[in-house]
Amino acid sequence: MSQFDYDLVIIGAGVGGHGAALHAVKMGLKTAIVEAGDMGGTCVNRGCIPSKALLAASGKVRELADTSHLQDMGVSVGGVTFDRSAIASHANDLVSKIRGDLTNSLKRLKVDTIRGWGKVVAPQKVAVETESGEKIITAKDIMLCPGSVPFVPRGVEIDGKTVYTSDHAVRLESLPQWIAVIGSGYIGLEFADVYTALGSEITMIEAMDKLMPTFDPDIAKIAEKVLINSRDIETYTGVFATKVIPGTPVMIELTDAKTKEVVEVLEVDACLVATGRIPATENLGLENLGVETERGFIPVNDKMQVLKDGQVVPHLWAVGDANGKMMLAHAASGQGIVAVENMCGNDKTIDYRSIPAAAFTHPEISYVGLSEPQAKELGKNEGFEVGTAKTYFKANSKALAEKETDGIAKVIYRKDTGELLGVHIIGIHASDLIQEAANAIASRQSVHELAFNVHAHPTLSEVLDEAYKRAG
Ligand SMILES: Cc1cc2nc3c(=O)[nH]c(=O)nc-3n(C[C@H](O)[C@H](O)[C@H](O)COP(=O)(O)OP(=O)(O)OC[C@H]3O[C@@H](n4cnc5c(N)ncnc54)[C@H](O)[C@@H]3O)c2cc1C
Ligand SMILES: NC(=O)c1ccc[n+]([C@@H]2O[C@H](COP(=O)([O-])OP(=O)(O)OC[C@H]3O[C@@H](n4cnc5c(N)ncnc54)[C@H](O)[C@@H]3O)[C@@H](O)[C@H]2O)c1
Repeated sequence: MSQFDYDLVIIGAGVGGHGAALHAVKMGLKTAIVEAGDMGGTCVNRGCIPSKALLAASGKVRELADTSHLQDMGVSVGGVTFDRSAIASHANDLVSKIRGDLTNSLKRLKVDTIRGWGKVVAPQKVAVETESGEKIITAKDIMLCPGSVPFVPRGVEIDGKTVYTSDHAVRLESLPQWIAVIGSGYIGLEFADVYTALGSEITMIEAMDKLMPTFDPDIAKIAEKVLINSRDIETYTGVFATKVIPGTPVMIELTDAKTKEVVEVLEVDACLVATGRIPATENLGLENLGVETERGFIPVNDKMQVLKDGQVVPHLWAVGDANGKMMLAHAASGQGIVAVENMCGNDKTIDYRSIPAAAFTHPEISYVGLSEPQAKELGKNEGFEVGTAKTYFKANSKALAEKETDGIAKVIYRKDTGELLGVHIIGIHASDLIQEAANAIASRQSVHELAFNVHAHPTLSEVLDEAYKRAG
């Protein structure tokens, strides 16, 4: 008999906690998961899933409304209409289905689900505030997966109707004519794609000098042309939204990022605040173990062990958005698996370099590994030169057949060894195309070897094949 109630207790049933629970069961661990809100967390209820349903439906509208594109292929349609509330139902129904599937998968695997707020009260001890009172659970290991919530800058007032975050936007409860989107990151870009497809005009406000500041510069340049300039989107860069007041109209005060002077006041119908996310690490009981967060994030090493003053806190792990390493769903579940492996005595670390990311715009953007500036910085420190090769969707037979020729693939590699360091794609199906590059980076392959892999013809994957051959 174990001295503990469980081998593992997980706090938070988002994708991080869920991925960890499935792997823990596979490894033979008696597991419980604690959830205070919706099973499935952000990704399933307010993130990846509903946003991708909205992008899928609005993407169809965009495609069918582009009559000249269809006519170029000899196809004509008799006009396209859509029903906003039916599109919203499509997203809600998908959320319910996937939340149900996730909940059932835990039941099937005999993971105990405990509903309520979980807190670490002592080493290897968790207290859960349940509807029927406090429940104390002991476990050999505790994994913290509390996730994140939208960051709302000071001066921005959310009413959930005219000024809102992605938590409200995924429900598509209205479709105002003129929407300001604050932030040109993933959420800003994806929602601008949905809104413009459904006929809204957008004003995009970005604090940095350039739009999409985190993307590789070549990709950001094309994305700006294809996803922003060719659509009903006006942009402001280098300005902060310093005050946003809900109402009819919504008032937005813009302040120059350098001079700190108010430069303009906008009046719009609605405002989506997409200015990043912050960790949900308050009231988790971290102070009971002396763990200090860093800007709210839980410090961890690459085995996902929680750190206190740089030292490992025994039997305490943290995965997902709350550790701030890579705020993506698959990174969260990947980290969960790594943590479980380590608690079972297997020495595993996470390889962030090979984890891909994608924005599901039309066309899509994806990347894995380093951007060109990051690769050059690494090359400067480690003494190697960086090579790049680019190929164009307009030279790809499949893209030409589809008449979807906007986009490039860019490959970044070490000139001395040929090691693939990063791949960036903008173009049709970029989110699927990136996986072969992610696998290549995971095994640190060289463009010289990759150039010999045979790709099916005619496929979009030849965009990468061609890039490897140019580099190799
Ligand atoms: C609009 C949007 C679109 C996105 N699209 C994508 C995408 O396409 N692809 C992608 O990879 N990522 C996407 N993301 C990011 C993705 O949703 C997150 O990276 C992912 O959800 C993180 O998972 P997590 O398990 O760390 O946390 P979460 O999913 O946030 O789950 C944490 C869970 O813990 C619970 N919890 C917190 N504290 C406690 C406590 N003390 N006790 C009990 N329960 C607690 C919460 O209720 C929550 O259910 C998107 C995010 C947003 C907002
Ligand atoms: N497809 C996906 O994988 C996907 C989709 C959506 C969200 N996500 C995840 O969700 C997280 C949050 O996304 P996000 O788009 O909110 O954040 P983000 O960090 O990607 O982008 C936020 C942008 O807002 C700007 N900004 C911040 N404050 C501002 C202000 N006051 N005025 C003007 N601009 C301001 C920032 O400079 C930045 O460019 C990301 O970490 C992302 O990984 C992923």
